[in-house]
Amino acid sequence: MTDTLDDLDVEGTTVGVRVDINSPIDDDGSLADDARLRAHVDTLSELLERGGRVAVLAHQGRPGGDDFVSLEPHAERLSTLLERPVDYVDVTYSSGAREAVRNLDDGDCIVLENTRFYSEEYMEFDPDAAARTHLVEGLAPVLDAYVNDAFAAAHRSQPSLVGFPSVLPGYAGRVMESELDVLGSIEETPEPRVYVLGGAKVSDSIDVAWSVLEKGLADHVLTAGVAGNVFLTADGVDLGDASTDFIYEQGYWDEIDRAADLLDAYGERVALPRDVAVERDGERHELGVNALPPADSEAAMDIGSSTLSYYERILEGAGTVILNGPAGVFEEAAFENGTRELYNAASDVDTSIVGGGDTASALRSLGVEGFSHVSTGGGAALRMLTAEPLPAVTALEDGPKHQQPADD
Ligand SMILES: Nc1ncnc2c1ncn2[C@@H]1O[C@H](COP(=O)(O)OP(=O)(O)OP(=O)(O)O)[C@@H](O)[C@H]1O
Ligand SMILES: O=C(O)[C@H](O)COP(=O)(O)O
Repeated sequence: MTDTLDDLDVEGTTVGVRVDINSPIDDDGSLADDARLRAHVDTLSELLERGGRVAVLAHQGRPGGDDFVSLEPHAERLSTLLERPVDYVDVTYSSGAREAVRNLDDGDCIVLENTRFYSEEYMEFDPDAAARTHLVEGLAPVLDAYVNDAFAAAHRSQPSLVGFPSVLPGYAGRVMESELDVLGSIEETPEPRVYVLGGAKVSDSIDVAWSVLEKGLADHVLTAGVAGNVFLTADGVDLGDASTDFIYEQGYWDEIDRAADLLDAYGERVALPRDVAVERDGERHELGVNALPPADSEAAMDIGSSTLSYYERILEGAGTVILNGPAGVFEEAAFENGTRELYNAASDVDTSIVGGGDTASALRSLGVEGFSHVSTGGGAALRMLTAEPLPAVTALEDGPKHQQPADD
């Protein structure tokens, strides 16, 4: 178990708070969506109201990406959400950053610059090595405590996630605490347990499917999205050139063999789509798998209605459903039906848990509600849902193993 904010004597304490506010960015560099910032408001407000001195640490994007930008807009938005001034500091661990942290008063909040502007932060380290990085050696001397609220990044073993808790007392923030509560007890959720794996990250879906089937966590795995198309292909269905080329282009050809092996080993627990939707004459048109391949170059863009009825029957008997990834190209009106109806059916299951960035945005845009838990994490949630440890959580649990670096 990790300590939480309930265990931290906050007043007058200078706290480094790692959040995950990695967000979609518009062409002009502004925030396109602030859902992840909103998620951390409770943790930050609580720390500030209890008299903490808060230095926020976070990453945005990956080097080379269009969304690899400064955290200045994030600081501005946090200031609005927290209803108090939040200063942006354009450095992360240099003497200027230390100075800004030393100048904090009780109830003050600053946002330090994107941790990934420093190359160390997109490399993976074990906690001992992470404790010796420039980021941790530079900033830890002016912090009294470290709070990790960045559940969505907890599957990364990067210095801001595993280095600070190696040298400072570490605590889980409120987002981290609630994610760990729900996702950490997956083995105790009611059975039968159904995993719905859709979306486009086929390798991740197949990893999860193997893991939950091998461990006996899943009674059924329902496949949809690109993952469903890969499983159909592995089962010998010819989806036609468009879908097959797409699988090639995405580099998922090897996944067809892995999916076939999984069907050999656990086929009776893996459900495949019975029909798919394609675009014909500008409209949605459904084809049973026996009618495949489709004419011309029609791609399978969604699951069809007989798949939905089949999956809905399985979900009716479920005690727990865990979903990741949309069932089709929900961004196009003609192909949103599978995602909307499948997720609607899943929301009626007693315990319904959803993970994934695009999944959460699909649910918002389709107006589907009523889940027991919508996780802030994609990759991190998936890893927990297979009952695998997360490096950042392990580092918090292990506690400090090294001396706090000295202030200059
Ligand atoms: N049949 C399909 N053909 C092509 N793309 C599809 C199909 N079904 C779903 N998709 C696409 O999958 C994308 C989302 O997949 P993804 O695996 O990234 O989900 P996610 O919820 O964001 O998970 P994570 O947070 O782990 O990334 C959407 O953009 C959607 O259009
Ligand atoms: O968006 C995410 O999944 C997290 O912020 C982690 O980002 P990363 O995949 O770039 O490490």
